[in-house]
Amino acid sequence: MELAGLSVAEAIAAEYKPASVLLCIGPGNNGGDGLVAARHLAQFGFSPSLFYPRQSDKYQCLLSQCHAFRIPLVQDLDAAILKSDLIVDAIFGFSFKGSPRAPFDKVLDTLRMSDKPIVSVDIPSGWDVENGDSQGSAISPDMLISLTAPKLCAHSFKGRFHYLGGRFIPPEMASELKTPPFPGVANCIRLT
Ligand SMILES: NC(=O)C1=CN([C@@H]2O[C@H](COP(=O)(O)OP(=O)(O)OC[C@H]3O[C@@H](n4cnc5c(N)ncnc54)[C@H](OP(=O)(O)O)[C@@H]3O)[C@@H](O)[C@H]2O)[C@H](O)CC1
Repeated sequence: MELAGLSVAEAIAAEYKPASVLLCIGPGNNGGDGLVAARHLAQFGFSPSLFYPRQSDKYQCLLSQCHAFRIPLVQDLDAAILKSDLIVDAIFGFSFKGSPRAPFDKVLDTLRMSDKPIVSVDIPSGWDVENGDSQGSAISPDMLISLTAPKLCAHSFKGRFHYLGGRFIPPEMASELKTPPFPGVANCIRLT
């Protein structure tokens, strides 16, 4: 969780100038990654805020850390999107199944209609982990940060930046990787 969230923040900092960033947080571990990323983005000079409609007891500690960094929770998604330069989609990862249930059905519709760049954590929310956006109704992110390894659905990704983050690569293997020299970016590599 911590390394995944840090690598999300590093990938964002590598490609976007510090700005106001709205993190949409889901109810599972993908949302946990987003809460960690929010804290690191605040340390990297961004102005994060959280839209967290179905809070999980499991991540109260991560939310408390965000409170400690004075990262505000917002209730009105439309108004928050208008005020933000960038949106992080940390709603669903690889356990998303079926059609989005309330309140996430409306959340995903709102994100899809937004003209702000979207960064998706691990999997664009609403996509099937293997078949991608099979219903053609989900979001099209500008950046995808695959965690640990790209999932099959990454073949359908058409955005500008694809990063591999949350590297759980044993040190003895890391030296075999031909990673681009990213000064200061320790936990993620740019794939495209
Ligand atoms: N698991 C790992 O090894 C790691 C995962 N990481 C990150 O976590 C996600 C996968 O996390 P997981 O909690 O398994 O799943 P999600 O966060 O994707 O979503 C689970 C919650 O979403 C709800 N859900 C599922 N489908 C729907 C739907 N159609 N509509 C509404 N809500 C939905 C689900 O609710 P249930 O009631 O069905 O349980 C869950 O609440 C992975 O992608 C990574 O981002 C870590 O990074 C590291 C290790």
